[in-house]
Amino acid sequence: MIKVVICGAFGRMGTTIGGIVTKEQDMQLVGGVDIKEGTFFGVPVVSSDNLAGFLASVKPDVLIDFTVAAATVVNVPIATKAGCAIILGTTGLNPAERKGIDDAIIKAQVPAVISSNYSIGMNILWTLIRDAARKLGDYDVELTEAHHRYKKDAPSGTAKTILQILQEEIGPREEIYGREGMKERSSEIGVHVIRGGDIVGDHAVMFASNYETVTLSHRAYDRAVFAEGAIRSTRWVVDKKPGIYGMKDVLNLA
Ligand SMILES: NC(=O)C1=CN([C@@H]2O[C@H](COP(=O)(O)OP(=O)(O)OC[C@H]3O[C@@H](n4cnc5c(N)ncnc54)[C@H](OP(=O)(O)O)[C@@H]3O)[C@@H](O)[C@H]2O)C=CC1
Ligand SMILES: O=C(O)C1=N[C@H](C(=O)O)C[C@H](O)C1
Repeated sequence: MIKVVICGAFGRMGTTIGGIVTKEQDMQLVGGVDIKEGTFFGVPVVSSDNLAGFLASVKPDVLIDFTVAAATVVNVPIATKAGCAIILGTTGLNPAERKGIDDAIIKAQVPAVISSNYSIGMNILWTLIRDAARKLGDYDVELTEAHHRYKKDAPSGTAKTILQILQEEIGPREEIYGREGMKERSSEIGVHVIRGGDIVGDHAVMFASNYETVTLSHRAYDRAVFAEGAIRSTRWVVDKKPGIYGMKDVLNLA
């Protein structure tokens, strides 16, 4: 039985993942972490202050984190010290925060999967974008993403991963975040962010030349798609050697 604790228990992703974990035959939801303490799916939810003691008592195999950067940098190192494998989905970490997380995972010698997007489709799209960028590197490139009104970080973690792929293949190019006023387009990547309503997650990359455009896009219809990917990663990570893995390892896309 894989014992799971979910960080961000009362959040959109936390509740979606919690609901799935409780239905999996080989998994046991043993607790949650959030700002307010309480219960979810009949198990205790503790705050960061009580996390170390809680982990020592329930001894989970995996901690799944979908919160905010400020919470991740506190909770994940506590969990790695307790020997938990980590599934990290939180986006919006700055480079120093991300390095702190990587260091904690390596120091504690635990396995971890870190991905800005746990959907299978997006992980496939990343490989298609890389291939298209290699072949259409002289086209103009524009990236758009749209999410629900409550999303705090912008651009999305997924958009940042796409930018990294584009920079690796056709960069270095200046990234222009929105446009206004008088300026001719040059060799750049345009990045455009929409926030509104309950949009689950849309991303598109357009390669444009004089006579054609090629657009590679992905639309998530339900958070279950990310949750299912996190569950798949949880099952995958438990018997892995210490180290930092991505969804491409889980899906064997490397
Ligand atoms: N990698 C992927 O595939 C995906 C990643 N994400 C990312 O996951 C993260 C969460 O998204 P979402 O579920 O929509 O966000 P929510 O705001 O719905 O959930 C986050 C939860 O974490 C809680 N929280 C805040 N601070 C702490 C803390 N110190 N300790 C424990 N819990 C805390 C929040 O409480 P409160 O509301 O009171 O602040 C909230 O309940 C985001 O970074 C998002 O970008 C989302 C979907 C897919
Ligand atoms: O906050 C969200 O909702 C999402 N966040 C992730 C991101 O920032 O890329 C993944 C997905 O797009 C949903």
